[in-house]
Amino acid sequence: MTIVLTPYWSNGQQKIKVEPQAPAPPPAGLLPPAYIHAVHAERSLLQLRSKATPIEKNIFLSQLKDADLNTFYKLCLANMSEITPLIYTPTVGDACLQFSQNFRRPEGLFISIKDKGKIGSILRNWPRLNEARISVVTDGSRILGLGDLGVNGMPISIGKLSLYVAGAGVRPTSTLPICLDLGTNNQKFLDDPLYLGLRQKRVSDEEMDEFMDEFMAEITTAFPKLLVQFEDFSTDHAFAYLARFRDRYPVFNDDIQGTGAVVLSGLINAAAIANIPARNHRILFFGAGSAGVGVAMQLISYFTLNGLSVEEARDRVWLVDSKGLVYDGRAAEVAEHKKCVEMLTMEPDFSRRDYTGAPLTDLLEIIEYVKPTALMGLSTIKSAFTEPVIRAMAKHNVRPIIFPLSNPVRLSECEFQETLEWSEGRAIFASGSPFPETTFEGRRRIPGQGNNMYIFPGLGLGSIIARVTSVTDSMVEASALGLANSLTEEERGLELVYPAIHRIREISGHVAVRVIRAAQKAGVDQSSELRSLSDEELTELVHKKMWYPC
Ligand SMILES: O=C([O-])CC(=O)C(=O)O
Ligand SMILES: [Mg+2]
Repeated sequence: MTIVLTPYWSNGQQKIKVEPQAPAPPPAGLLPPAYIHAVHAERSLLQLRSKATPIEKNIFLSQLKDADLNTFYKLCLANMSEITPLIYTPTVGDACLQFSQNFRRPEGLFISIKDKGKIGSILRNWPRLNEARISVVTDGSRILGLGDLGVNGMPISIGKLSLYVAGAGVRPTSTLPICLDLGTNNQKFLDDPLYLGLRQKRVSDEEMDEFMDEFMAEITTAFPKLLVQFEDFSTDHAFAYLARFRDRYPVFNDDIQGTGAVVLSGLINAAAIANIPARNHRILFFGAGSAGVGVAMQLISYFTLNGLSVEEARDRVWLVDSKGLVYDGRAAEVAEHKKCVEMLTMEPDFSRRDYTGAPLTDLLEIIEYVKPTALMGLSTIKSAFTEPVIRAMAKHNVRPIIFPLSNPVRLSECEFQETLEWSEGRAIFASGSPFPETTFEGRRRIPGQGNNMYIFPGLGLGSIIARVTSVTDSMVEASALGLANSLTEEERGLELVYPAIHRIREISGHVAVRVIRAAQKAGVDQSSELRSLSDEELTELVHKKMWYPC
């Protein structure tokens, strides 16, 4: 049995014993005579499949990762499409909801508001101080579409980092999951005796700003080679902290930028299937939180690079928030998205100037008015794309683009099978969480998964290898274009908008190369020796750097 990274804790102190990467076999007699390590992954797979529910499988895999890291990642690499939904979306949502019941052992750092003033010393308790390269940091305030989960958000950081390893070959010892505990407004958790976080409401914005300033200054000092990925902060904080730190530190926000890039990539490929150039689409966003606004910004930026003026690009986008269509006539109240846009001091604002009537609140009515070619769901409102909504999309378009992107799967705006039925099989579909493929009228139909998991591993890997000082918009855009053009001919033939997940390493490598090139162009790279490499040489180097389980 291979045992690596087994932490032991004594007297409540942060003391960890870390075994070397390729551990020596145990002394003779401790393993049965016919034990063969190479076969053990198959045994583990059978054990995994014997578990009845996704959450039991998630717990089994989490324990396997702890007991036998190499076998865990071997299983992941060999069975990406089966295992990704168990260690990541959608099952990670349940792992978060149940974190305080299911907690078994430490796997990352918890830093609470009570640590303010000494955050640096807590960070330095991480045992692999010199090795950490990528940290996924959440404050648990908006986990997937599940709301404020406080410290129960930790599994999202752990799950994303498992994908960095499985999907991009980042070394397991280079990953650092962090959950910040700034309180929670989830009363159910505050009342739960097992809840593992501070029993207090979330702190004020002012206090949080001070905490975040200290946290970012300390983490980049303690780990000078670290890239920080912000994850699942509530919308206002997601935008505020991206704006506050992006020019000072190597940091990106996965929900704004990762989701923006993955949807841009999907739209480019969907537009090719629909045979309408991407910049000519009319895109309706249902949901104006960090993801909705992030995607809208990413698309506008892309359209402007493709010949449209900012005004023209803005004209392609309609936003719907909780109060309906966002338009100038609603100026009396500040539209939800506007706060986000202002925080990034980003033009344009998406408020429509051309609509002057009464507020439009009904989605069907809005579709009849806008006649969108693409409908994006980022609302976390389950089943918001009803049969009449999908039928209206199918009435106005030969190939309607319908992307219900909310996570986890039970919050999806619509399901794959029903979308095919209501659109007579014409919909081009991608969802945030996975749906199984199906056969519709005798034809194999494979849904896309428009999830940022196609972006962040490659964006992060490229950023780490290039040792960037910041993550620029051009790097994010390069990741989207890299993903978009990674489809094979066969995948295009099957009308896929995203590549098959089992090719994730190849795709992440490709994305990483594009990201490194963009970083070089922007002058934010510090690995200047990579500049003179040809694309082939750089691709080879990126793949050589990838970690593989032994
Ligand atoms: O985690 C995922 O599957 C995608 C994501 O970032 C989110 O929904 O917040
Ligand atoms: Mg997220």
